[in-house]
Amino acid sequence: MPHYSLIKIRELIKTLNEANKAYYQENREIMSNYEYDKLYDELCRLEDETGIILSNSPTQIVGYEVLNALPKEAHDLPMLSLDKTKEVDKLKDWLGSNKGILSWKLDGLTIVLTYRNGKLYKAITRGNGEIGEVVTSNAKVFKNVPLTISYKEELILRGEAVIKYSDFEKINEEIPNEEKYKNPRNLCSGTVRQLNNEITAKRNVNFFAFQVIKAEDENFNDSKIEQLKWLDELGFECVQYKVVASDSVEEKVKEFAEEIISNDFGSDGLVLTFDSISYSSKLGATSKFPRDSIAFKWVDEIKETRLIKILWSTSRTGLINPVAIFEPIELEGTTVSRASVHNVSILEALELGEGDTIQVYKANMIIPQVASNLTKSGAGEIPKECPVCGGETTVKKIKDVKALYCTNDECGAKKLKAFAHFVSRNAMNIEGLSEATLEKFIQRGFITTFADVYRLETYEDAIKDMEGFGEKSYNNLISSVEKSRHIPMPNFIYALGIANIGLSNAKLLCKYYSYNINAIREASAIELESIQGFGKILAESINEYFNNKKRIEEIEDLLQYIEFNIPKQENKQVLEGKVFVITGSLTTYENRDQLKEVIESLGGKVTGSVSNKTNYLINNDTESSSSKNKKAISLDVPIISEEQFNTLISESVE
Ligand SMILES: NC(=O)c1ccc[n+]([C@@H]2O[C@H](COP(=O)([O-])OP(=O)(O)OC[C@H]3O[C@@H](n4cnc5c(N)ncnc54)[C@H](O)[C@@H]3O)[C@@H](O)[C@H]2O)c1
Ligand SMILES: [Zn+2]
Repeated sequence: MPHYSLIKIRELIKTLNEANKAYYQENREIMSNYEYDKLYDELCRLEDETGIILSNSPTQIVGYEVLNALPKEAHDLPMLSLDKTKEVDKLKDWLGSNKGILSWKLDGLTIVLTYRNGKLYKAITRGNGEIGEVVTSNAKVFKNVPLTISYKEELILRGEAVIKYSDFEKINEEIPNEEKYKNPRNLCSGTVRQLNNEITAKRNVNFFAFQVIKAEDENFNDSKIEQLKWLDELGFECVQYKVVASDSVEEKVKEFAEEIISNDFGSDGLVLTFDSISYSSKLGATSKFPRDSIAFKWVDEIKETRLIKILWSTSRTGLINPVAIFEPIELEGTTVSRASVHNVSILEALELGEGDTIQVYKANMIIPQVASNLTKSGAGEIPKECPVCGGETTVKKIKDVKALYCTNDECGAKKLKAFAHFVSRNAMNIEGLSEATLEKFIQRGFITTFADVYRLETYEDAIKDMEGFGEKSYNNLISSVEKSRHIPMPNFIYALGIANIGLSNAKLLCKYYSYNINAIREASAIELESIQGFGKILAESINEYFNNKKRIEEIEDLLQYIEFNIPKQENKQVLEGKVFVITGSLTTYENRDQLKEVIESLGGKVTGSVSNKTNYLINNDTESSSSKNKKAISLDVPIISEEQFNTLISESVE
């Protein structure tokens, strides 16, 4: 009969390998990192104690395959994991008398970039360390990756693709409920591995370089710090780092820990590496870790507290999320009293009930999470009624995840949130209608449909009598309501709050239908799906929205108040996304401003100096050796005359 420890080892391997598969292949997390690391440490301990190490143990190999539709490619140099410690003392010992570089361990997706002849040639994800996925077209639309650099030999570097916390919130809002991401890391991983890079482009992926792998003819004085500085000069953004020696490590770790609060990028710890390139390469690697670097993991400050209740919170889309409300505790310097439990499946797994003793920590030192439930009194009841409208709820199960929804179309939460969205800046842009005011207007019955916003004058006296409202604020409100009647169509479509339609999708939609609102309203799902960047879910959600009988009437009602500003030269936006720099004297245009106007009216942009974002430098003296010309030549930016510019636009307009 197998020894108890062996049974436990097998069990841990199975669980961890399942978690790995979800994490690396499917951008999903079936457990928190906290839990994963705890089980992993337990496996290490058991393997140590028994001397039994099974071949499929995740402590030995990265045990998952890369499995999706993206093309694969083997890495020239395997991408290993990092040895880890939670103790500053261990960092000190490890560094010894060497000079070190301490940087954020960014929590995103690692990417290897290769440049040839000064051009971004390919981008590959870390994948399973041996084989990665080719994501070159996605990397080209990262926010800050230079497409062209002045260095012409082969350059290979590694860095982390990450999405900001602040962008994460916004982007997740536009993603269908059943596909929402739990944290910026999942979102980034899902984003970088899109088959359609238009989606990637919209999601603000940042890339921070942390290691040069190949730049053979450069001499860096045997220093990785010099390598990072060199990358910086080439136009890369590097990970933020601090130079350390063993007697300053502790202080620098502290500084990072303080800075993390204001850091908009997730970081699951720090990385310490030797500065010396030659010493690092002499050390080599174990089968799993390089010997020149070590990760420092944040010791999650974890505290026990008592669960007061589960609060169910309904969102604009009708998704009802469980939030754990507990007795306030201090964590990493702030007071915390609530943590999202994400969905019904997680709530059930934690068996959370009122009065339970729970352990709470902050993931990556920022986001409060319930780590475990010590008393497990059993999951309380899932509400049958929406906490806001009392409407019937339903649990839907999609891809193994159960989530709760309000089924009532008239739900107040959906309504308040829908109105708040309707008046928001990128939507109808109506100032003076805060959520609090909207709530009062809804309660008093002043507004039940969007069109009612344009009939608020009916309630003039009642509104002026409301607390906090006077003659002046009333007049301001009415004039900004009036102003909002003239609006570009994409903002209007966005304002309607169709599930999954953000402003950028609304723009694509309007363009596709040449700003014909009726054509948009009548479009079939199949036709909508053929729009570049639109998927089935999006197409169906638009089609469903405009086919609801009650809504058809509401929109008719609303449209009588709206006048669209149709862009004049719509089908002539031939310079869309193109960036120009103008220099020297002009002949066919009166002055630079006039040329600038033409470029902008065709969707292009004019900037003052040549950079790797410039598409054309306009200079009638194409041969001159002005500094702008020189810069353009070094960056491979074409220099064109006014005449060539005119040909360019006349050809493309046809
Ligand atoms: N929740 C889950 O189900 C689950 C499953 C698997 C793994 N995980 C998490 O992932 C961790 C293991 O991940 P791993 O082995 O992929 O990576 P790791 O934690 O060993 O980190 C190594 C990687 O960090 C990256 N990195 C980021 N910033 C860096 C910098 N400044 N310098 C150098 N490298 C930098 C590099 O790509 C490097 O390969 C676990 O500890 C766990 O927290 C969670
Ligand atoms: Zn409801």
